[in-house]
Amino acid sequence: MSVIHADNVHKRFGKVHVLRGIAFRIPEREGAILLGANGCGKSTLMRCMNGLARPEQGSIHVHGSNVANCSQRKLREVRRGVGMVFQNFNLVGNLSVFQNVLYGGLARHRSFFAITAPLASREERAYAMHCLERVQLARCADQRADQLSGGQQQRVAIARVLMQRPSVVLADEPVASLDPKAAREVMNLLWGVVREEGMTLLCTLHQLDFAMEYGDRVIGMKAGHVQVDRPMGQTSRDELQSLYEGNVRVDETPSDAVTPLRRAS
Ligand SMILES: Nc1ncnc2c1ncn2[C@@H]1O[C@H](COP(=O)(O)OP(=O)(O)OP(=O)(O)O)[C@@H](O)[C@H]1O
Repeated sequence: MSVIHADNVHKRFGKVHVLRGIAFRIPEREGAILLGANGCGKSTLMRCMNGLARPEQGSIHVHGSNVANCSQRKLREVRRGVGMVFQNFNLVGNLSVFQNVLYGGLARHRSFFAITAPLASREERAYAMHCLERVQLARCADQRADQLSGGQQQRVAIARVLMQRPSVVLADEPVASLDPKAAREVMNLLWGVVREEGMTLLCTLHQLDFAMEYGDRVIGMKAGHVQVDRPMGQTSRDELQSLYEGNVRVDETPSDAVTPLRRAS
């Protein structure tokens, strides 16, 4: 069953036609990598998938709900099941690591107080500590989040996703601002958590080595089109490298300049 299904998605910003008929499916529990050069439309696609931007045309079904045109109420419900990991971690820097993890439970509660450290239930607090132990940062629970290294902050962000208990995770360049050692630690942790919890993952990356090592599937974008969509084992480094060559940016490439998708069976 496809947990994520995008079909003929178009998005424009003014005269720039950013998403040009994007279509793909990601089955349950698959870890897919979204590749493509700067300016090809990856972040816009991720934003459309989380309902932060709305496409003018097409559909994006997440667990059967079309986030491209559903109500705000429905969108909130869908988002409860979608965890986000960002390049810049998106932690609240002046709050404790523990509080940041507790915030992951926000979607499950109507009241903000229910996930505020002094007021949260014993169960929520215990589960937040369990999530921190899972990313090996329980010892940092009381530290301010902005006192941690970048790699540690991303591990806190993964603990926050665990706290949320989503079935889908969207990770937008989760290791882009990390050094190679921290990047590998975060990749191992993210993939480990996703596999163990049976989550479905779509992760944008710029590192081909990581993509080929970790991904089950690759979705490769070029100038607003899906150009490659196949199991990682059926692609080659040359094919992935070609995503970064020639007309890649949507703001420099007419809509008809790139031939979309050589689709795998
Ligand atoms: N809110 C916006 N308003 C206007 N133009 C936008 C907006 N968001 C994105 N764009 C434009 O859409 C194009 C694609 O941007 P996007 O961020 O989706 O690319 P990307 O593939 O994620 O690039 P990068 O890897 O550099 O993050 C760019 O030309 C960008 O300027």
